[in-house]
Amino acid sequence: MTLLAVEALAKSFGPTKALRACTLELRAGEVHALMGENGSGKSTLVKILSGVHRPDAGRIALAGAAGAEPAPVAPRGPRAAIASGVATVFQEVQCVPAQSVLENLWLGVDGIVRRAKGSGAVPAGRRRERATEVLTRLLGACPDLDAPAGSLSLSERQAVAIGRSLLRDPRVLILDEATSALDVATRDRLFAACRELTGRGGSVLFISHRMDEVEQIADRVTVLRSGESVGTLERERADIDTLVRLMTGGEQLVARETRERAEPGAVLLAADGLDLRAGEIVGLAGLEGQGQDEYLRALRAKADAGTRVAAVARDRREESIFPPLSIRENFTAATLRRDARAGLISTGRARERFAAYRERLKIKIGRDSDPITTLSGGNQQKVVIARALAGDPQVLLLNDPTRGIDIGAKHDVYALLRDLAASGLAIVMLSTEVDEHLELMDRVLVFREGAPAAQLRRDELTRAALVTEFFGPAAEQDAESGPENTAGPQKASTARISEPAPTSFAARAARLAVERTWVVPAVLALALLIANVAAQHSFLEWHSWILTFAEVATPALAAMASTPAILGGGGGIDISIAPLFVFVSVVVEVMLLGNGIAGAAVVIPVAVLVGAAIGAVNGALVNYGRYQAVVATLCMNFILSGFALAYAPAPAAGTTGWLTSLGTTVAGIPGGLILLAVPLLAWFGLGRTPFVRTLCAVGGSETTAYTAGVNVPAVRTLGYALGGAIAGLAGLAITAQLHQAEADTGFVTPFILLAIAAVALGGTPLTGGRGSLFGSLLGAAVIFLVENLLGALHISSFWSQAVYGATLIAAVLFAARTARSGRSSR
Ligand SMILES: Nc1ncnc2c1ncn2[C@@H]1O[C@H](COP(=O)(O)OP(=O)(O)OP(=O)(O)O)[C@@H](O)[C@H]1O
Repeated sequence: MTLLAVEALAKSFGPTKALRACTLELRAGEVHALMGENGSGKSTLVKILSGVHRPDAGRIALAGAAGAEPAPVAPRGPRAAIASGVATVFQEVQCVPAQSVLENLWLGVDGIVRRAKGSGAVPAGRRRERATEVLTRLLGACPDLDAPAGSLSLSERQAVAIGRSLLRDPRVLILDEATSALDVATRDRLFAACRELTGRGGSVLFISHRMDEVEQIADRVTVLRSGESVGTLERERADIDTLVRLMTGGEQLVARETRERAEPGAVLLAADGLDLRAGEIVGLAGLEGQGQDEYLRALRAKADAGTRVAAVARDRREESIFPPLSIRENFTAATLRRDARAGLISTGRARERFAAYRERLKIKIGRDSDPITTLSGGNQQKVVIARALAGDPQVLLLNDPTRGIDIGAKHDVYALLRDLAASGLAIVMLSTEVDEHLELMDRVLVFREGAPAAQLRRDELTRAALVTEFFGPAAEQDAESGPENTAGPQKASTARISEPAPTSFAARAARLAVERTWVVPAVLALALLIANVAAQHSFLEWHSWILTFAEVATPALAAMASTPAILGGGGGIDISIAPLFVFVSVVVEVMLLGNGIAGAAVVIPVAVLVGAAIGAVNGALVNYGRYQAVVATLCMNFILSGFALAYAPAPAAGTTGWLTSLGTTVAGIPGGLILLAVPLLAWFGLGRTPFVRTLCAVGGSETTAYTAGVNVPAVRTLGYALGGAIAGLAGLAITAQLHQAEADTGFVTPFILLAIAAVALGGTPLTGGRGSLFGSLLGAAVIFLVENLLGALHISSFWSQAVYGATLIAAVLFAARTARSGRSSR
């Protein structure tokens, strides 16, 4: 029975025809492999099926859940595709690094403020249990579900992304080169999960450039060439030569090397178990997380100062490419000096240099000035390799460099590496592909438990010998049962599972500071509070607390109001917050109090709603209108300032009983404290819904959130509206404090900068993704306390600006350090 049918699908990006006529039939119960050269359109097809792209022409039909005949579908976004039963694991590892493994697994399942309900929904109490089941199944053991996903290895993060798809119980699972980041044991467990899915009548669309994987798992294979499907074969007929012929339209693979290899030259790099000689290609192998990654990273530092070393990192998106730059700029990034003529960069020269590598590595591009992100994954990888080679290195360190490169191109890369080695280059290459070691390496170091445990010379290299060494001597007997059994014995198949929780006090404190962004500003605020009390004992008296809260309420609310837009990431910022609260204060003074409307039950909701509405307009302009946040909110800044000045050209005075109390005390509680508590409580309440988590996920990785089914523009717009509502409260706070509305720009402008400084001090990076309203409140408190302390010490207020500038730098440096240490624990 056909589960999914694709007919004559076409898609162009400008002049590039990514898909021309793609036809494919996915049967219930089968694993269907899709193969093709880099750039042949596989990922484009996947993105259409998963709702990321809309096709220009063609038809997709999907069978109904109850086994009904396929009916036409046109998924309008990932959420719709997932709801129809199609779940996708994309080529690039999709995780939100700052969020926990558990949050990553369930990302996108809930609505924006309501948890998923209904028959298929998993209740909150069962989510941890289901997450443990899925990850244990994929990884052999479950990592700490509360650890940030960024602290996991690449393979574990990919398992989390796969787990996210499996938790949706899909009928069609699409794996777009999802295995390329997995170690062999995890891959085999994934294959078992795929078989279980097909056994239940589902199907898997499996994309891989690895022939051994296709042979192991696929029932049928469809080949794409230049965006067209050129044939579907049963697995038995899909041998490597036939596939390559179909993929290339007739070309043969580069012949396997037969010539004798030259004797290696002098030692260029000495390290534990490795005396790397000129002309050698040394492989690093082993199960994921056995120390080979760290070993390769450390090699760079071990080279003598005079030795030219170049490296290609494993995680293309995070560590190798510069997404905003063009293909050519990505290539020249490390060797820009070579293109200088009379001190200026010559584009012609850069182009010429790139053209040579483009031909040598068969990089398929339109124009070299296009952004690198428009290239297919494999072609991006070739540009990265070209960049490393352009530095004319003596030692080349490669971390799984052929990940995502098609079979034909892979053999071109092998041929290139052999030529380079023959000309004296020394190469160390970590590879997760057994065949690659057999084909290419002069010797292979196999890693177990953090160190090289065995070395196999070229004449000893066989598939069985290598896999046996992966698992250690105890595995020998099991491995003899056959080379397919790459997962090895069960007891050895549990690769290292993430870092254990830190135990020393310092390590625990560092982890707390990374996970709870408000800890550092809280410590700073407490220290400053003590200093203030020491410098000015009257600071502790009750009446000065009332004044302090009244004074700090407006800047602290402005800081909190600025936070949600920043948290949502994507350059989100609202610099109209200060004019907005001034505008609200004008509305309160001139339009309400001035017209005799003074009841708290009217004034407070009007202030909050006006703020929320204007925040929502900002959010809509940025997220639906695609205006840059700074530009949109700057325009709003001018509009609001204009309106405020028009209605209140001079300070407009007035107050009423409850508003006066709000500036002092209400039922004995400082009014400022009440105003500050409202958004904190609202935020706490929202923290019980999916909203806060989802906003941070969008800020942490927009692509991940979007492909997991989150409505990104809606979440971000709601963030702006929430910020606007808090700015409405700030409007009330300033009116309660001053008993007047003042629209003077000299009065407003400092609030804008201070609010953003307070957000940064409060631990929310301006790139978004992590932070809290409470942190911003603390950031504002730090600024206030610095100013107050300098006043108490009779130091000019001019210095206060310099002091909190310096405090900000220290806080930002600290944040960057903790973020780095968080990353390096991966
Ligand atoms: N967003 C985009 N803008 C412009 N061109 C694009 C875009 N996405 C893909 N392309 C182009 O469409 C073609 C097909 O790319 P696609 O990523 O589908 O290839 P692929 O078969 O998945 O390759 P790989 O095996 O390297 O992942 C390529 O020429 C690529 O450069």
